[in-house]
Amino acid sequence: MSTVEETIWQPADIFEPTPSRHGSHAIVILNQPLNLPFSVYQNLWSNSNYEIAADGGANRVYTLNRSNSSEEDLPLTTVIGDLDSLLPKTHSYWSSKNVPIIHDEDQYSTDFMKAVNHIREKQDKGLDIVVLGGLGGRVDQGMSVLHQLYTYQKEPGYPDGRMYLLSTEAITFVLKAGRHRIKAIAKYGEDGLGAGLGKHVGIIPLKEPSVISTEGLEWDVENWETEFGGQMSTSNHVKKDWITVETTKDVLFTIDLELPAGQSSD
Ligand SMILES: Nc1ncnc2c1ncn2[C@@H]1O[C@H](COP(=O)(O)OP(=O)(O)OP(=O)(O)O)[C@@H](O)[C@H]1O
Ligand SMILES: Cc1ncc(C[n+]2csc(CCO)c2C)c(N)n1
Repeated sequence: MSTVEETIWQPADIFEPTPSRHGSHAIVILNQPLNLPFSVYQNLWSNSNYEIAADGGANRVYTLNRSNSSEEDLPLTTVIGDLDSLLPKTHSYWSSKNVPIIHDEDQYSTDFMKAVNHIREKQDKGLDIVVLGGLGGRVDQGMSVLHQLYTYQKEPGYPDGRMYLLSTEAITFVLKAGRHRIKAIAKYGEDGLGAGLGKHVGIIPLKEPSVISTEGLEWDVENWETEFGGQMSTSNHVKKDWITVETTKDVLFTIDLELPAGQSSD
C-alpha cells in the first residue's frame, strides 16, 4: 500500500494559548467587525508574536480595547496602510503607546497586502498568519482577501506559512492540491467558554475546477468534479472527529464557528 502524504489541520488550535500543532502565529487585523468574545481574542493574542493592523483595522482593535473591562489591552506591533481609514483618535491612541504607524501610499497593493508583505519581511519564513476579517461590506474587498489567500500560498507544502481567515462566523483556509486531514470537531478554551467549531462546511474551488474526494462529512463525495458554475459542496455537515479531503487543485475550505448561547457574533 502506498503512503500518501497528508497535511494535518487543527484549526481550532489557533485559539489555544498552547497549541499542539502549529506553534505561534502572526495576526493581521482588517477593517472588519471584531465581534467574537474578548477572551477569544486574548487567546489568539497570547499565541501570537506579531500583530499588525491594516489601516482601519487599528480602529477595530482600539474599539475592542475601549469596550471591554479587562485590565490588559490587546497590543499592536505595527499599523500599516495608506491610512485613509485611520481615525485621528485611533492614531493618537496607538502613537501614545509607541506603536509604529507606517504610511504606505502604494496604489497597487491593498492595505492587507502591505500588512502581509511587512510580516514576511520582518518575521521568520514559514510563520502562520491569522487574518481577522469577515467578508461583509464591500464585495471587491472581500473578493480581494480570498484572492490573496491563494496568491500568498502559491507553493506546494505551505513553505511560507499557512493563512487562516477568521471572521466572527467561520474559519477559512486554502487546501493545496493533495490530501488533508482536518480535526473538525473541536472545542476551544479551557475556561468554560464552550465555543468551538460548528458543523457547516464548504469546499470552494475558487480559482479553478478541481476533483475532490471527502470522508467524514454527511454528504461525502468520491472523485467529484467541482467548479464555479458547475457543482460545489456547500452547507455540508461534519460527521466525524477528523475529516479527509483529497483535491486535485487548490480549494478553499471553510467551517463555521459555534458560540455558546448568548455569545452570538452579531
Ligand atoms: N468589506 C471587506 N471585506 C473584506 N475585507 C475588508 C473589507 N473592508 C476592508 N477590508 C480589509 O481591511 C483592509 C483595510 O481596510 P480599510 O477600509 O482600512 O482600507 P481601505 O483604504 O478602504 O482599503 P485598501 O486601501 O486596502 O483598498 C483592506 O485592505 C481589506 O483587506
Ligand atoms: C488594474 C488596477 N486596478 C485597480 C488599481 C487600484 N488599486 C489597487 S490596490 C490600491 C490601493 C488601495 O489602497 C488601489 C488604489 C490599480 N492600481 N490597478
